[in-house]
Amino acid sequence: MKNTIQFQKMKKNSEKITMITAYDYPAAKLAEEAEVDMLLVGDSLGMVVLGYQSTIEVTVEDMIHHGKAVTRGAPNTFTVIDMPFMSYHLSIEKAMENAQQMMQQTNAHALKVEGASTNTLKLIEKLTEAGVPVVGHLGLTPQSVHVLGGYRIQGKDKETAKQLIEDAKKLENSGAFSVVLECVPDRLAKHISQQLSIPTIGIGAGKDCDGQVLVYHDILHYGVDFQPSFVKVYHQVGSDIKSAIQQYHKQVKSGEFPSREHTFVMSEQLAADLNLEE
Ligand SMILES: Nc1nc(=O)c2c([nH]1)NC[C@@H]1CN(c3ccc(C(=O)N[C@@H](CCC(=O)O)C(=O)O)cc3)CN21
Ligand SMILES: CC(C)C(=O)C(=O)O
Ligand SMILES: [Mg+2]
Repeated sequence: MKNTIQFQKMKKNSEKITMITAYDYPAAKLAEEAEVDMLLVGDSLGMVVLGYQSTIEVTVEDMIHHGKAVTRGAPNTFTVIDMPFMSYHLSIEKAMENAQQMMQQTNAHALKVEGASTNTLKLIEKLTEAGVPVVGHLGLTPQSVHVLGGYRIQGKDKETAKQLIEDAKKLENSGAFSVVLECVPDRLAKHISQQLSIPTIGIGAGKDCDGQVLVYHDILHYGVDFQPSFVKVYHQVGSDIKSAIQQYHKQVKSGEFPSREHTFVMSEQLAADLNLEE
């Protein structure tokens, strides 16, 4: 399994870091077999697998439930888990307790938090000091969707771009071992990546980040309602799944399924002993 020091080395050696989200056992297993560098149990799970309207509905319990399944499926892959909406904003004590629960119950290797507020920076310091690796997350931070006014590209003007550069440095200085940059212009992400010694992981942030992350169900077009423009679909599994289910449905209706090969056929002897009709 790779670790935080190796991720740092990968950046130094210009070796790209690959990350994909996973929310359950089979997805984690397949991602591990595909040899991705890092898994993310993203709070996007609320939207992608639980059908919530946004990530705001996601709870610590939801994250733990799915996090456990992921680490069971990928025991040998470095796994990051998102701290959900407001689970790290009530107080530093409550945040640390939630962090402890998420680490101890899921066996994840690192936590991810959104933003760079004073309190979040303090939390990152305390977690790092406690031996918990932390990933930051800047740009489009979905837990603040109602402040941002939608899922929009961030850092499009001078002020917000400068703020993003500053925030990224603050995250690094607070001890974060990596930063996710979501939905920011390519040149801004490139500049931040060059300024930081910790690796940046981009999503909709261009090719010059030190790594890339995408949502599992997005690259597979698996039951997703919308598709951000930065997503590349590598295989359309959604339509494959649908047609398989349609065939099953039709074959049951028509009597084609189950055929003899999918049936426990009774021996002639027992049928005779029981006087069963043909
Ligand atoms: N399936 C899925 N994939 C994701 O990447 C994702 C989620 N869900 N849920 C949580 C957040 C929300 N995310 C989103 C959602 C929408 C856009 C989007 O539609 N963006 C526009 C940009 C619009 C603009 O120009 O400002 C796009 O065209 O990509 C981006 C990120 C990323 N995360
Ligand atoms: C999109 C990634 C970065 C994320 O935070 C999530 O999946 O929740
Ligand atoms: Mg997230």
